[in-house]
Amino acid sequence: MVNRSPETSAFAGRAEFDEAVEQARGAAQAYYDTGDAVMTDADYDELADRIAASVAAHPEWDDRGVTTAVAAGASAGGDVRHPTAMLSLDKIKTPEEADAFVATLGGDGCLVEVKLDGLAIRAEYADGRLTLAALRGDGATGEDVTAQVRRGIAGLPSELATPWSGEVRGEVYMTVEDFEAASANRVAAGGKAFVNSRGAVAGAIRSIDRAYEAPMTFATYEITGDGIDPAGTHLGRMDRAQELGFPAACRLIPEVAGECFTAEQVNAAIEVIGGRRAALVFPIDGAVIKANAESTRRRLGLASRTPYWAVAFKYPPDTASTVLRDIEVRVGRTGRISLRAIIDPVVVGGTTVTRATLHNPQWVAEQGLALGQTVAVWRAGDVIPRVTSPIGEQPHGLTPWLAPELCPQCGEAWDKSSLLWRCHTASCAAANALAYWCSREALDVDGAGDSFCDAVIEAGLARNVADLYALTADDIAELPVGKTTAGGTVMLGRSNAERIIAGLEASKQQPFNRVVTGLGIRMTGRSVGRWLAARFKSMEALRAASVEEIAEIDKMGLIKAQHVVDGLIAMSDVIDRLAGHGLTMRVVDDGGAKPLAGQTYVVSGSVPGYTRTTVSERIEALGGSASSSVSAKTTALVTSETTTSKAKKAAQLGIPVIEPEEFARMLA
Ligand SMILES: NC(=O)c1ccc[n+]([C@@H]2O[C@H](COP(=O)([O-])OP(=O)(O)OC[C@H]3O[C@@H](n4cnc5c(N)ncnc54)[C@H](O)[C@@H]3O)[C@@H](O)[C@H]2O)c1
Ligand SMILES: [Zn+2]
Repeated sequence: MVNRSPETSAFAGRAEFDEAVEQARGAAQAYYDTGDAVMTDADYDELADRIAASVAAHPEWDDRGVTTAVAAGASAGGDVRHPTAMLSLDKIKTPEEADAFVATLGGDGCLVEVKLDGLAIRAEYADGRLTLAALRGDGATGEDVTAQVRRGIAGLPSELATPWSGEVRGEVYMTVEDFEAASANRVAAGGKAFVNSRGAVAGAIRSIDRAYEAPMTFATYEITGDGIDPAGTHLGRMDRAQELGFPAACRLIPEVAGECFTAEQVNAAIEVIGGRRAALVFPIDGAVIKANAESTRRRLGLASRTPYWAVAFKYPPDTASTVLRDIEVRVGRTGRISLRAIIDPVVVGGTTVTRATLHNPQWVAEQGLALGQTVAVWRAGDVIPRVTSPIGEQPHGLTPWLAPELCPQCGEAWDKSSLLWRCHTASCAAANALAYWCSREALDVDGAGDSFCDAVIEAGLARNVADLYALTADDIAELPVGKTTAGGTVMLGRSNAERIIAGLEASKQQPFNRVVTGLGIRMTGRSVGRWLAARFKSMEALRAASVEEIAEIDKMGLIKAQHVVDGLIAMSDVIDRLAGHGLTMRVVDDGGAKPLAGQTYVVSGSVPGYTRTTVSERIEALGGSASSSVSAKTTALVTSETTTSKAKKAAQLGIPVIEPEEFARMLA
């Protein structure tokens, strides 16, 4: 890691310089090729500055393009040659440097735009159809990403409304929403969560046969072609771009969309963008100051790596690197797990930070975070600091951190059905109990997600699951269920409200075992719910059962049985009211045939058309039993695996194995 020094100092010796060049090229390769962070941008910029200072002092030293080429160190650009080079931008950090840049314009007008943090792309259109899209690459040639762009990028359509021919250049990036969706989709497809939005764009736009949807957005900053005056102004060209349907980067923040003529105006615009930065829904890493008139641009000209007519103002870094020392696990008000990183003190976003949040246990595991590892900490505006990624390779000998299997507050196992694990015991939280009741494994109430359950408790509209059934759409339509990035309130809305009320109504048809499961009694889950329903057949009989009678159920035992009895007593009022609302309180025998009577199946993995719960329910409805472990009593194991311990045990015991597809046909 680079040591911070107050001034940019040249390297003393050639060996040290060569090593720095190697380090910078290696970091750039990771940054451009895969979007990985080997160091923070601020550390990279400082290293590059020191390399530049060294070359200035020793012109004979070779920096292998670090200060003179676009993306030096990254893999070869690709096979699309750009008609004119796609350049980088010189960086400035202070108002004085902005003054100096404005002075070079000699009174000509300029614009201050957001510097979007994504990937530079150019796209060619012929008669309104996208014919080619390519990344910046090394500036001269770039990678062909036409097919990936055709999968859909907001603002960069495959087909325009008019038969225009020409070329647009700009940035492809992910909004906060794009990023969260892309990351979740990638995890759902069995991949890793993305670390940051620029890395996500790099990963998504380059992968040729991506198995997950990755929404992306485009904004332009250059356009040439039909009806575009190459000798005109930037603002004039952007007007035309917008008419064609391409959003213009210079208009993303309307307050700064006008032309500036003085250094005061430019610095004021830089401040406006800086102030809005934390609340923007798109990622930026600076502001670009650029000449408006083509005549000014031609007069100032281009250097090999950057134009002279534009510069990038970099805001003070909102990301710093530090060492992760510990991770604290807590349970929030709603029963959700929350992770807090204890880090070595580091200055970020203007304050010293010693604690930061972490996404969730799965993310920590995916990133392989270990105590003692260097991590990036991000802090913007008043947002709580957050650990956003590991930095560099994990030092040798560290063991990745794993979240505890049990809730530290009550000792129960987590409900891991969503990314933010929950503790669903009544003692841990009421909102939790509602969310568990509404979850897919229990009553499966359509539309009633975590944010709804939290909000309904917060608003005092419900204290327990029975209260849900007294709600009307009017009661809940205006519930605040979230915040916009700008701090506004998101309401549930009429159609969502109606969907939830309908979902609650439909849940009255769910079988009795789901009701038992949904009560969320300690140490019970979907299996116990099914066992109790199968054994006692009605809530009346279940409530009358003794601890010993319940304990007789195979695998229940006295401790679980005691929890069941205690739980039913504690919830007796809620249960009575649920019965009053019409929830199913007894096993309804459909009178159908029982072809699986006397048979026991172990299902491992997924059966097409069923969840783990519904497949067990179906087996039982046909008279069979569903078990989780293979024994001599097992009729057959349902799996497509051959190497799992269950498969091996079945082979040893000579128990037949059925393919999931075939089993689905048997159940139908
Ligand atoms: N962390 C690392 O290891 C690492 C490694 C290499 C580079 N970097 C970072 O990358 C930077 C250098 O990258 P670069 O040379 O690709 O330049 P850059 O990305 O900083 O700036 C040039 C780019 O800005 C983009 N841009 C966004 N909005 C724009 C607008 N409104 N108008 C014009 N252009 C706009 C364009 O795509 C253009 O290619 C460094 O400052 C450093 O922070 C980091
Ligand atoms: Zn708990």
